[in-house]
Amino acid sequence: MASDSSDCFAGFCPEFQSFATDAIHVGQEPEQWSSMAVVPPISLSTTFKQFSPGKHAGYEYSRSGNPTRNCLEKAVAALDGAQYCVALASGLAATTTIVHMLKAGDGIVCMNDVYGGTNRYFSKIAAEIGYDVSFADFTKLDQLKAALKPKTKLLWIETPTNPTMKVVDIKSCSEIAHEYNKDIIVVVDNTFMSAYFQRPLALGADMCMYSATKYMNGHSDVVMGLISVNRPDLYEKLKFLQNALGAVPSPFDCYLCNRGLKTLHLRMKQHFRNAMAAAKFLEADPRVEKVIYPGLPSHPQYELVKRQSTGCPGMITFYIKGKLEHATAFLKNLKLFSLAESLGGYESLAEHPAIMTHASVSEVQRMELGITDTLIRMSVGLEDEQDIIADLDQALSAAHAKN
Ligand SMILES: Cc1ncc(COP(=O)(O)O)c(C=O)c1O
Ligand SMILES: N[C@@H](CC[Se]C[C@H](N)C(=O)O)C(=O)O
Repeated sequence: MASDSSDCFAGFCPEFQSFATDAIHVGQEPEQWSSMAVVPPISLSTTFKQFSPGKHAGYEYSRSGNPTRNCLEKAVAALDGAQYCVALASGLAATTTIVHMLKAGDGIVCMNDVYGGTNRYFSKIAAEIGYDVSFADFTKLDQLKAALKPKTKLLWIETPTNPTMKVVDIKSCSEIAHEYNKDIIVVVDNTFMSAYFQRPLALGADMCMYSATKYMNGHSDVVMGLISVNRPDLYEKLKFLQNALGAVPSPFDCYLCNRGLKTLHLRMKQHFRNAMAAAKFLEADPRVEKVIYPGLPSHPQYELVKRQSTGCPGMITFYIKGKLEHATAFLKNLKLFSLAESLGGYESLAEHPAIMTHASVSEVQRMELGITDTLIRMSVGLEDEQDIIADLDQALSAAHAKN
């Protein structure tokens, strides 16, 4: 029988006003098309006819601007409470586009626990080409203060973090950075929360970015990145780089992501309910060492997450009792959950961060962060709650069968 997860929203910030209406209507106006199409068409043309040289109807070349991409960017901007959005070819393309705003020698301070590919880009590429990259634990504001330097130009926050689900105080970090130097660009990777649960720009950040590959698209069939901003100067730079670097998404992917946004609010609510039920089940289970889920009162930043978010996503991390063989047996025995990288789709996924998504993080750093052999990360999907819990239960039994 389904547990009562109806109160999981109690104590969180209220839902953003008109979120669903904006997701469904902003940027989608039928009047923008001569056909009056209610659903934005997939505009595949790479080029657009001009009235006279340099005079055109708003589009010239599809890398520079595309009608389907434009619909998506407008909708995302509205959902982030932003003026502007740019869509890129992947989350990492969004990251590299942002870093191209800096000059060689500029400083980047990054939260120490971030997605493995972000860590890999900052430590193995950005640092190699001349940026001064450092990592700090932003859950300890003193560590953030100590990490700032006169050359710091970019602060990279991810919250909740991938995979250990640490929650960073966006408002305090933005204030500290901007008081130190108002020119520091504060970026929040909002991939885990999605626009439905968190608005970093309203909390003082300068940029809100996503791997839209995850919840924003929500159907595990698009790789994409998004960046929302309010400052016109930042938008102009990003728009320039979107065209000049050229890491743009295809019109078909823009169409799919735009469609995914229409149900973001419904999906996120159900992800929260299902994850809460799964987290409570795991926390009460003697075969589990520890559960890290920001929606549980046991999470170290539970009060903070309620203060800065409207809810929690389907991401749960837990330590299984035992050793690597127990974690492996659990993952191999899951039936409803697929053993796979990625997250945020309608289907439940589970993975082993140390071997899979965070293999590119050095072993020393992994140990410091708690990314051990028994750490398991789950993206709880939208299946029926009792089936999700039954699958976890049988996989835990299989993992501990010999003991
Ligand atoms: C939190 C987070 N940020 C950024 C990325 C990079 O996104 P993408 O795979 O779309 O390049 C990922 C996953 O890949 C992620 O989990
Ligand atoms: N093998 C990939 C890792 C992809 Se991880 C995808 C996603 N961000 C997640 O956390 O699951 C690589 O880039 O090396």
